[in-house]
Amino acid sequence: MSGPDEATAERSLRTLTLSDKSWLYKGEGNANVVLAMPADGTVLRVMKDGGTAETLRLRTRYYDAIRRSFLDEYTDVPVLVSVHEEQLLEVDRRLRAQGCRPSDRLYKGLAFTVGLAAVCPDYTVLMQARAAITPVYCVEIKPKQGWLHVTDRRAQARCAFCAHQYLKLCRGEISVVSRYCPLDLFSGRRERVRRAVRRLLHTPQNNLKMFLDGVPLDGRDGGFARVASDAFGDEHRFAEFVAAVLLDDAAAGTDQEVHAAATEQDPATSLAGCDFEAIPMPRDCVLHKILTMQKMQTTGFAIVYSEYDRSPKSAAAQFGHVDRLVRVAAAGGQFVLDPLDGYLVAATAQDCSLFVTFSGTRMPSDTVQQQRGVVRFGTGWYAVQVKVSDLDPKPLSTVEKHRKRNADMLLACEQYLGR
Ligand SMILES: O=P(O)(O)O[C@@H]1[C@@H](OP(=O)(O)O)[C@H](OP(=O)(O)O)[C@H](O)[C@H](OP(=O)(O)O)[C@H]1OP(=O)(O)O
Ligand SMILES: Nc1ncnc2c1ncn2[C@@H]1O[C@H](COP(=O)(O)OP(=O)(O)OP(=O)(O)O)[C@@H](O)[C@H]1O
Repeated sequence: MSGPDEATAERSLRTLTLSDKSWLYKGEGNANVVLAMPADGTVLRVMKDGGTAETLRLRTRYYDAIRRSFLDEYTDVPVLVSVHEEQLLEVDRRLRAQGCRPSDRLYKGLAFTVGLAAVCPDYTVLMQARAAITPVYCVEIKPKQGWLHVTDRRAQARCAFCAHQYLKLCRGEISVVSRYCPLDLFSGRRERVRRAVRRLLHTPQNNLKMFLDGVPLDGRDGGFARVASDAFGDEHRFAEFVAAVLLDDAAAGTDQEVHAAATEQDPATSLAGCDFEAIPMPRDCVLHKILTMQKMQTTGFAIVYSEYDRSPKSAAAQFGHVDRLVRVAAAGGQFVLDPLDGYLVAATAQDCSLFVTFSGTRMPSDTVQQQRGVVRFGTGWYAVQVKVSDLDPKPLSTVEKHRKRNADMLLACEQYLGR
């Protein structure tokens, strides 16, 4: 619902004139195309076909509630700007002419008639750019679902991501199964987090991207292990560094740990399925915050689906959870959502991206050393930034989509694994 305050705010929106700026294609997903505006250190997130002004207003309210309730300084609420239709039409035309968009995404164009877009900081560069004394590397991870509700575990030995790999294989969407498992990334165990990062480097699919000084690198041919070596000497050190940052682990990077990481063997994937064991993570680390949001799902899928079955499915009901979340978030404190709302909030956290951006920096003075954002690793000092993006609300219809996807995943697992 857009109220009078929103309408007033929208009349006073800043108008962004893209023809005055130098912009570059940064990337895209299913719902948005993202342009970098390097001179401002920001990106412009433009909706694709199907997006409406109401979608963007909803997203902004939701984003704000998610930030307050779960992610704090790990994310920034995008700022709406007005962009003239002809300018977006011109961007669409130039992107197609440049041939930079992936061919399998071209069937959707920009929603140019909406005349609105969202500006956010460019997370692939350091916001405190003066700290950088070496090139700035960024690794973007789409971690996916890091746990499974205990009642859903009975149905399968694999987590949602690993089971989904077999469905993607069946459908020809991937040619090899990734050895990455989100349960490793969210396990709280440093060696499993390192392993998850290394496996992502080798089979990135759409779960890992890398950037150098804000420019996307190409990992289609052989993954990003070579880039990781360029950034950190070797991929093991790189994985140890990223794991330490994700776990907010100040004790990492000692000679002993770096040596342990460098000599560690990658065990074969277990045929028995995923490793569901996990230990608690530090409360302030980004992985703990994302997992807390994923755990807003408080029941197994069968209960979520039966609630869905009984609920109204009108257009107005699709995003009803957004304003309900906004209300509880405004009240502050801890809260539990009903099974459907909790599931939809969790679905957002299962589809977000996290960015670890870093560069070498000078040894800080004593006072600066206390600040977050500068870490010691091995013999070097690094300026580091961790951010989370793509926190859009999911419509109620996601439940039906997931019911179908889960059933197809089980069939695909049976076909490939015989169970
Ligand atoms: O269902 P999943 O797990 O495949 O996730 C979808 C993502 O696929 P992935 O498996 O990560 O390649 C999918 O990503 P891609 O388009 O494959 O890059 C979208 O993020 C989709 O969200 P939405 O429909 O645009 O809101 C995601 O759908 P939702 O589950 O978030 O609705
Ligand atoms: N704030 C940001 N800073 C830098 N790059 C960004 C930012 N936001 C998005 N990107 C880049 O643009 C890509 C697409 O953005 P985004 O994930 O928001 O699209 P989407 O259509 O919502 O994706 P999905 O298919 O997961 O729903 C990201 O993978 C990332 O590489």
